Amino acid sequence: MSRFSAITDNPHENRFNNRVGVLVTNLGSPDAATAKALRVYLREFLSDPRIVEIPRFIWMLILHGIILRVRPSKSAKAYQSIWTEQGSPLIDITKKQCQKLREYLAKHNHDDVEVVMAMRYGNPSIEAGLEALREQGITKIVVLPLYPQYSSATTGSTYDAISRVLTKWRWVPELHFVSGYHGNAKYIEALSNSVQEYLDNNPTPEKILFSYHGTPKKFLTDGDPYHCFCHATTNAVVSKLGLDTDKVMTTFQSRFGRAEWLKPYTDFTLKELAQSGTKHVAILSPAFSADCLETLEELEEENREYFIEAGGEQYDYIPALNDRDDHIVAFYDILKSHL
Ligand SMILES: C=CC1=C(C)c2cc3[nH]c(cc4nc(cc5[nH]c(cc1n2)c(C)c5CCC(=O)O)C(CCC(=O)O)=C4C)c(C)c3C=C
Ligand SMILES: [Fe+2]
Ligand SMILES: [Fe+2]
Repeated sequence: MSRFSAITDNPHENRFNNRVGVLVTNLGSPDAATAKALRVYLREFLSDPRIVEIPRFIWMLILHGIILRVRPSKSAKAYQSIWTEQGSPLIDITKKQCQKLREYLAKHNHDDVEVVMAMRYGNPSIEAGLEALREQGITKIVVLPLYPQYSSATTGSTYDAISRVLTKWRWVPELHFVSGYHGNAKYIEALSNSVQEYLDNNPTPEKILFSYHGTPKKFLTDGDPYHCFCHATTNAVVSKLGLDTDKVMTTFQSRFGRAEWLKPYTDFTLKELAQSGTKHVAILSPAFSADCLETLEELEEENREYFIEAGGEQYDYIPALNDRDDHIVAFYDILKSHL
């Protein structure tokens, strides 16, 4: 058997073509909202050296000795609260985004572009996604990780997974990799539209929180640009909508472990705001291109409770951009120079 894999039937005939394949990726979810499925998912996720950067040997002892014994059942309960008949919201929404992107491409003279979805952890895997494109004879691939703000932990890790698969291929495709799009005008427009629609239909909140998924603070001091890209995203929306900067805050959520993460923390901020008399907040989470556990459970349920218990009265979550039409337009705008 050859060390490198390839499609070997009719290699000189027109099985290979000039079509472009788009691999749309996101983080991924467990296969089911059960402790068993979560153990499998969290083992893959938390073994990624881009996610946890502490020395391997020590981390493997902690991961296998403690975390994978305790966390799966706790996380399974959280997933159960957001699971639907379609399964994981993140995966279901990504499927819808891909379908709408296909339709949009077809309407704009790109009906030959193949769009395939893949997840960094769990299923459908990056390997299966790349394989599906190769099977169709596609030799030019654009990878679009749906993380607007680049981070080593997310986009960087997706790149690792793609290259790991391609090291096993005989014919490495022409590869385009979207490293981030927080500065894309159409993305900022879609995000701004979502905020403006909220403002048009609700009493004006006293504060608007832009709450991004956090990372350990050390990622920032070691050179990860994510923190700056989050602030740049907030600033772009603030200036596009002419929002009062005193009413807007950028915060970070979803801490994991004991180390210091990016601050200010969303949950602490909400408690402090409520305790100091703020009654009405709106919150959005621009790092998530699709609603997922971190928005539907952590923001919609857990953080709402913190705010209300501390004396707040109205807590409005502005949904992720999901399959909004203007979000799909942004995807097209990001992709078009690669097609
Ligand atoms: C352990 C460290 C983690 C880092 C660093 C991290 C960065 C990071 N994650 C996202 C996006 C998502 N994370 C999601 C879930 C999730 N994240 C972590 C840990 C880290 N994330 C865990 C352990 C989990 C799983 C759930 C749990 O057990 O708490 C999700 C949701 C997935 C879903 O199925 O809905 C997303 C999306 C970003 C953008 C990011 C850094 C920039
Ligand atoms: Fe995460
Ligand atoms: Fe910064």
